[in-house]
Amino acid sequence: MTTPKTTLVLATRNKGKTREIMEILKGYPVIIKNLDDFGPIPEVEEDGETFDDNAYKKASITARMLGFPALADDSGLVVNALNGAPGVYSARYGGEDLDDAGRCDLILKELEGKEDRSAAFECVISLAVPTGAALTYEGRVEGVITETKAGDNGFGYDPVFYYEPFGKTFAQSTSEEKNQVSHRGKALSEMAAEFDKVLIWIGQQLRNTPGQGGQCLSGE
Ligand SMILES: O=c1nc[nH]c2c1ncn2[C@H]1C[C@H](O)[C@@H](COP(=O)(O)OP(=O)(O)OP(=O)(O)O)O1
Ligand SMILES: [Mg+2]
Repeated sequence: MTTPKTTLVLATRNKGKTREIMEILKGYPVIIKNLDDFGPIPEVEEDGETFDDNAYKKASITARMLGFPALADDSGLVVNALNGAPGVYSARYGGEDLDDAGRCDLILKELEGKEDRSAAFECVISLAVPTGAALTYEGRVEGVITETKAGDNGFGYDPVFYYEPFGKTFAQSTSEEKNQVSHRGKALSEMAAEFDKVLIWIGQQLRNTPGQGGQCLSGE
Protein backbone atom coordinates (compact mmCIF):
# COMPACT_ATOMS: atom_id res chain seq x y z
CA MET A 1 0.00 0.00 0.00
CA THR A 2 1.37 3.43 -0.82
CA THR A 3 0.99 6.19 1.72
CA PRO A 4 -0.66 9.36 0.40
CA LYS A 5 1.76 12.27 0.14
CA THR A 6 1.80 14.78 2.97
CA THR A 7 1.38 18.45 2.11
CA LEU A 8 3.90 20.83 3.68
CA VAL A 9 3.75 24.61 3.43
CA LEU A 10 7.09 26.40 3.34
CA ALA A 11 6.53 29.31 5.73
CA THR A 12 9.12 31.63 4.22
CA ARG A 13 9.14 34.63 1.91
CA ASN A 14 12.86 34.29 1.18
CA LYS A 15 13.46 33.03 -2.37
CA GLY A 16 17.03 31.89 -1.65
CA LYS A 17 15.92 29.75 1.29
CA THR A 18 12.97 28.39 -0.69
CA ARG A 19 15.27 27.27 -3.50
CA GLU A 20 17.67 25.53 -1.10
CA ILE A 21 14.91 23.84 0.93
CA MET A 22 13.20 22.59 -2.27
CA GLU A 23 16.52 21.18 -3.51
CA ILE A 24 17.21 19.40 -0.24
CA LEU A 25 13.70 17.93 0.06
CA LYS A 26 13.60 16.83 -3.59
CA GLY A 27 12.71 13.15 -3.72
CA TYR A 28 10.92 13.09 -0.37
CA PRO A 29 7.24 12.04 -0.39
CA VAL A 30 5.80 15.48 0.26
CA ILE A 31 3.85 18.00 -1.76
CA ILE A 32 5.43 21.37 -1.09
CA LYS A 33 3.34 24.51 -1.19
CA ASN A 34 4.54 28.08 -0.91
CA LEU A 35 2.87 30.99 0.85
CA ASP A 36 2.15 32.45 -2.62
CA ASP A 37 -0.19 29.51 -3.27
CA PHE A 38 -2.60 30.85 -0.64
CA GLY A 39 -3.27 34.45 -1.66
CA PRO A 40 -2.62 37.35 0.70
CA ILE A 41 -1.88 36.27 4.28
CA PRO A 42 -0.57 38.43 7.10
CA GLU A 43 3.17 38.44 7.80
CA VAL A 44 4.31 36.90 11.06
CA GLU A 45 6.19 39.32 13.30
CA GLU A 46 9.63 37.91 14.10
CA ASP A 47 10.02 39.36 17.57
CA GLY A 48 11.50 36.32 19.32
CA GLU A 49 14.83 36.43 21.13
CA THR A 50 16.16 33.26 19.54
CA PHE A 51 16.14 31.52 16.16
CA ASP A 52 14.12 28.81 17.86
CA ASP A 53 11.40 31.25 19.04
CA ASN A 54 11.06 32.82 15.59
CA ALA A 55 11.12 29.54 13.68
CA TYR A 56 8.38 28.11 15.91
CA LYS A 57 6.35 31.28 15.64
CA LYS A 58 6.50 31.32 11.82
CA ALA A 59 5.74 27.60 11.53
CA SER A 60 2.95 27.37 14.11
CA ILE A 61 1.08 30.54 13.10
CA THR A 62 1.26 29.55 9.43
CA ALA A 63 0.06 26.00 10.14
CA ARG A 64 -2.83 27.31 12.22
CA MET A 65 -3.76 29.94 9.64
CA LEU A 66 -3.67 27.61 6.63
CA GLY A 67 -4.64 24.28 8.17
CA PHE A 68 -1.57 22.43 6.82
CA PRO A 69 1.69 21.34 8.42
CA ALA A 70 4.18 24.17 7.93
CA LEU A 71 7.96 24.24 7.84
CA ALA A 72 9.77 27.45 8.81
CA ASP A 73 13.45 28.34 8.86
CA ASP A 74 14.87 31.04 11.06
CA SER A 75 18.52 31.64 10.51
CA GLY A 76 21.24 34.22 10.58
CA LEU A 77 24.86 35.17 10.75
CA VAL A 78 26.62 35.21 14.13
CA VAL A 79 29.88 37.20 14.19
CA ASN A 80 32.12 36.66 17.19
CA ALA A 81 33.86 40.07 17.12
CA LEU A 82 30.40 41.69 17.07
CA ASN A 83 29.28 39.76 20.16
CA GLY A 84 27.02 37.50 18.12
CA ALA A 85 25.45 40.22 15.97
CA PRO A 86 23.60 40.37 13.64
CA GLY A 87 22.13 37.07 14.94
CA VAL A 88 18.32 37.05 15.06
CA TYR A 89 18.38 40.56 13.55
CA SER A 90 20.28 39.40 10.43
CA ALA A 91 17.40 40.10 8.02
CA ARG A 92 16.92 43.70 9.19
CA TYR A 93 20.48 44.57 10.25
CA GLY A 94 21.29 48.20 9.46
CA GLY A 95 17.62 49.08 8.95
CA GLU A 96 14.91 48.59 6.35
CA ASP A 97 16.74 50.53 3.62
CA LEU A 98 19.58 48.04 3.21
CA ASP A 99 19.43 45.12 0.80
CA ASP A 100 21.55 41.94 1.00
CA ALA A 101 24.58 43.68 -0.57
CA GLY A 102 24.22 46.65 1.78
CA ARG A 103 24.09 44.37 4.81
CA CYS A 104 27.25 42.56 3.60
CA ASP A 105 28.99 45.94 3.24
CA LEU A 106 27.91 46.90 6.74
CA ILE A 107 29.43 43.73 8.22
CA LEU A 108 32.68 44.38 6.31
CA LYS A 109 32.78 47.94 7.60
CA GLU A 110 32.15 46.88 11.19
CA LEU A 111 34.94 44.32 10.98
CA GLU A 112 37.49 46.74 9.51
CA GLY A 113 40.75 46.38 11.43
CA LYS A 114 39.44 43.53 13.60
CA GLU A 115 41.64 40.51 13.88
CA ASP A 116 38.98 37.99 14.84
CA ARG A 117 36.84 37.45 11.71
CA SER A 118 35.34 34.15 12.82
CA ALA A 119 31.59 33.71 12.32
CA ALA A 120 28.90 31.10 11.93
CA PHE A 121 25.59 30.65 10.20
CA GLU A 122 22.92 29.15 12.42
CA CYS A 123 19.56 27.73 11.44
CA VAL A 124 16.54 26.38 13.28
CA ILE A 125 13.90 24.52 11.32
CA SER A 126 10.49 24.18 12.93
CA LEU A 127 7.89 21.83 11.52
CA ALA A 128 4.51 22.59 13.10
CA VAL A 129 1.00 21.22 12.71
CA PRO A 130 -2.18 23.29 13.10
CA THR A 131 -2.58 22.26 16.78
CA GLY A 132 0.75 23.97 17.57
CA ALA A 133 2.76 20.80 18.19
CA ALA A 134 6.16 21.00 16.54
CA LEU A 135 9.43 19.26 15.76
CA THR A 136 12.67 21.22 15.82
CA TYR A 137 15.99 20.72 14.02
CA GLU A 138 19.16 22.80 14.23
CA GLY A 139 22.27 23.32 12.17
CA ARG A 140 25.40 25.45 12.34
CA VAL A 141 28.40 26.03 10.10
CA GLU A 142 31.55 27.95 10.93
CA GLY A 143 33.39 30.29 8.62
CA VAL A 144 35.38 33.48 8.34
CA ILE A 145 34.23 36.91 7.20
CA THR A 146 36.13 37.98 4.07
CA GLU A 147 37.74 41.39 3.47
CA THR A 148 35.60 41.97 0.36
CA LYS A 149 32.49 40.39 -1.17
CA ALA A 150 33.11 37.48 -3.52
CA GLY A 151 30.74 35.42 -5.67
CA ASP A 152 27.22 35.73 -7.11
CA ASN A 153 25.53 32.51 -6.02
CA GLY A 154 23.36 32.06 -2.95
CA PHE A 155 21.79 34.96 -1.08
CA GLY A 156 22.09 37.09 2.04
CA TYR A 157 25.54 37.11 3.60
CA ASP A 158 26.94 34.35 1.34
CA PRO A 159 29.38 36.73 -0.49
CA VAL A 160 31.20 37.53 2.79
CA PHE A 161 31.09 34.04 4.32
CA TYR A 162 34.32 32.21 3.53
CA TYR A 163 34.14 28.48 4.16
CA GLU A 164 37.68 27.27 4.79
CA PRO A 165 37.28 23.60 3.73
CA PHE A 166 36.09 24.80 0.28
CA GLY A 167 38.65 27.61 0.04
CA LYS A 168 35.92 29.96 -1.19
CA THR A 169 32.83 31.84 -0.07
CA PHE A 170 29.36 30.30 -0.06
CA ALA A 171 28.51 32.71 -2.90
CA GLN A 172 31.38 31.15 -4.92
CA SER A 173 30.05 27.65 -4.20
CA THR A 174 27.33 25.78 -6.05
CA SER A 175 24.09 25.26 -4.16
CA GLU A 176 24.86 21.55 -4.13
CA GLU A 177 28.17 22.20 -2.37
CA LYS A 178 26.60 24.67 0.05
CA ASN A 179 23.69 22.37 0.93
CA GLN A 180 26.13 19.59 1.90
CA VAL A 181 27.69 21.65 4.67
CA SER A 182 25.42 24.59 5.45
CA HIS A 183 23.46 25.28 8.64
CA ARG A 184 20.21 24.78 6.67
CA GLY A 185 21.48 21.65 4.94
CA LYS A 186 22.48 20.12 8.27
CA ALA A 187 19.20 20.94 10.01
CA LEU A 188 17.17 19.57 7.09
CA SER A 189 19.25 16.44 6.72
CA GLU A 190 18.65 15.72 10.40
CA MET A 191 14.94 15.89 9.64
CA ALA A 192 15.32 13.89 6.42
CA ALA A 193 17.20 11.15 8.30
CA GLU A 194 14.06 10.37 10.29
CA PHE A 195 11.52 11.36 7.67
CA ASP A 196 9.48 8.17 7.94
CA LYS A 197 8.97 8.90 11.63
CA VAL A 198 8.16 12.54 10.91
CA LEU A 199 5.45 11.61 8.39
CA ILE A 200 3.86 9.19 10.85
CA TRP A 201 3.94 11.87 13.56
CA ILE A 202 2.31 14.42 11.21
CA GLY A 203 -0.43 11.90 10.36
CA GLN A 204 -1.12 11.25 14.04
CA GLN A 205 -1.16 14.96 14.86
CA LEU A 206 -3.54 15.77 12.01
CA ARG A 207 -5.99 13.19 13.34
CA ASN A 208 -5.93 14.97 16.73
CA THR A 209 -8.81 17.31 17.37
CA PRO A 210 -7.91 21.01 17.64
CA GLY A 211 -7.19 21.92 21.23
CA GLN A 212 -5.03 18.90 21.87
CA GLY A 213 -1.91 20.71 20.69
CA GLY A 214 1.08 21.69 22.71
CA GLN A 215 2.70 18.27 22.65
CA CYS A 216 6.30 18.82 21.66
CA LEU A 217 8.64 16.10 20.52
CA SER A 218 12.29 16.83 20.05
CA GLY A 219 13.80 15.79 16.77
CA GLU A 220 15.82 12.91 18.17
O1 LIG B 1 22.39 30.45 3.95
C1 LIG B 1 22.48 31.67 4.13
N1 LIG B 1 23.29 32.43 3.37
C2 LIG B 1 23.37 33.75 3.51
N2 LIG B 1 22.62 34.45 4.37
C3 LIG B 1 21.78 33.74 5.15
C4 LIG B 1 21.68 32.35 5.07
N3 LIG B 1 20.76 31.93 5.96
C5 LIG B 1 20.32 33.01 6.57
N4 LIG B 1 20.93 34.12 6.07
C6 LIG B 1 20.64 35.51 6.41
C7 LIG B 1 19.68 36.10 5.41
C8 LIG B 1 18.79 36.96 6.25
O2 LIG B 1 19.41 38.25 6.38
C9 LIG B 1 18.79 36.28 7.60
C10 LIG B 1 17.64 35.31 7.76
O3 LIG B 1 16.54 35.97 8.35
P1 LIG B 1 15.15 35.18 8.49
O4 LIG B 1 14.19 36.01 9.22
O5 LIG B 1 15.43 33.80 8.97
O6 LIG B 1 14.71 35.02 6.97
P2 LIG B 1 14.00 36.02 5.98
O7 LIG B 1 13.41 37.18 6.75
O8 LIG B 1 14.92 36.36 4.89
O9 LIG B 1 12.82 35.15 5.38
P3 LIG B 1 11.63 34.40 6.22
O10 LIG B 1 11.64 34.94 7.62
O11 LIG B 1 10.38 34.74 5.48
O12 LIG B 1 11.93 32.95 6.16
O13 LIG B 1 20.02 35.57 7.68
MG1 LIG C 1 12.35 36.82 8.42
